[in-house]
Amino acid sequence: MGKGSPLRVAVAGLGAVGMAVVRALEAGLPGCELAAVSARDLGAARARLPRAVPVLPVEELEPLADLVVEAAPAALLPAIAAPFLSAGKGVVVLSAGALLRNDHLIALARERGGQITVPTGALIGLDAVAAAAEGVIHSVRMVTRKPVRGLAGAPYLIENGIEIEGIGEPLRVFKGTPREAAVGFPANLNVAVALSLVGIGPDRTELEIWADPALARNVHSIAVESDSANFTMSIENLPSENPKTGRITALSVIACLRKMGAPLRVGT
Ligand SMILES: NC(=O)C1=CN([C@@H]2O[C@H](COP(=O)(O)OP(=O)(O)OC[C@H]3O[C@@H](n4cnc5c(N)ncnc54)[C@H](OP(=O)(O)O)[C@@H]3O)[C@@H](O)[C@H]2O)C=CC1
Ligand SMILES: O=C([O-])CC(=O)C(=O)O
Repeated sequence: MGKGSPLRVAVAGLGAVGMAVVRALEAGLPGCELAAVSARDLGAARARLPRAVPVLPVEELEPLADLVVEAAPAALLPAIAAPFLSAGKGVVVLSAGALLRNDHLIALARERGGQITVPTGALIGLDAVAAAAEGVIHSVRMVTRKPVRGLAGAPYLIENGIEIEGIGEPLRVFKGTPREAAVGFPANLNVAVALSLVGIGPDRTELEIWADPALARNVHSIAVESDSANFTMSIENLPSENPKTGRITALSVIACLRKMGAPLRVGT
């Protein structure tokens, strides 16, 4: 981004996250401008936009933008990210779980001078985990509790015949690693993958997932032990119009974009 020239931002996916980011860009984010968007139904997307922004298939966004915000189903990550990374540009990735099965994107970014940014998203405290990771982290444990409708339909539940629809009390539905959860819960546990990528990796981070019929919020609790600090963190996310996605997720992306062109950046 040159001095005085705004960062041209494309938004791929106009769901709970993408549409909120579009609204913020249109309302005015210093240093950024909305350049193009993508959606599954291009015609319907045009009708939802506040002005005539170019609406294109994901593969055609790159020439119009300096950076793309990926806010689409996880399977689309490579199609959205590869053109931008090949051109040495930036990608803000929400579907963090999909990064684990698309290592080539990180190699592409390295090779071409592009950059993948995973915002804190629906989580908390990734700055502290990043700092601790500069020393030695002994363990990272995360427990996620979600209302039933925040987990319904996850492939892991279907494949293992785990019934959560009518449960009357909290049920632990998964114990394992973020790498396993990224496959079994592709639309529900991006946060655990983001935590693992900044900390001790997707195979050493310990994760439990609970379905809790009494909850109205997605609750993530994290405990980190390291040679610099031990800390615990917890966040209770109000769901957005997509029950799987916390409202704070889009706000995290907006804060991330705001920081990119800011003269003062606070927090790592
Ligand atoms: N990292 C984090 O902390 C978090 C990450 N996430 C992840 O972020 C991503 C976005 O979440 P969210 O906004 O809630 O998801 P939504 O399901 O609300 O929105 C996804 C959007 O992608 C669109 N889409 C589908 N197919 C295509 C296509 N071929 N081309 C372009 N767009 C398409 C959908 O269109 P249509 O509506 O027409 O189907 C929809 O608008 C998800 O992968 C989610 O798992 C979510 C929460 C937290
Ligand atoms: O992890 C995710 O993708 C979403 C999530 O838990 C939340 O929004 O709280």
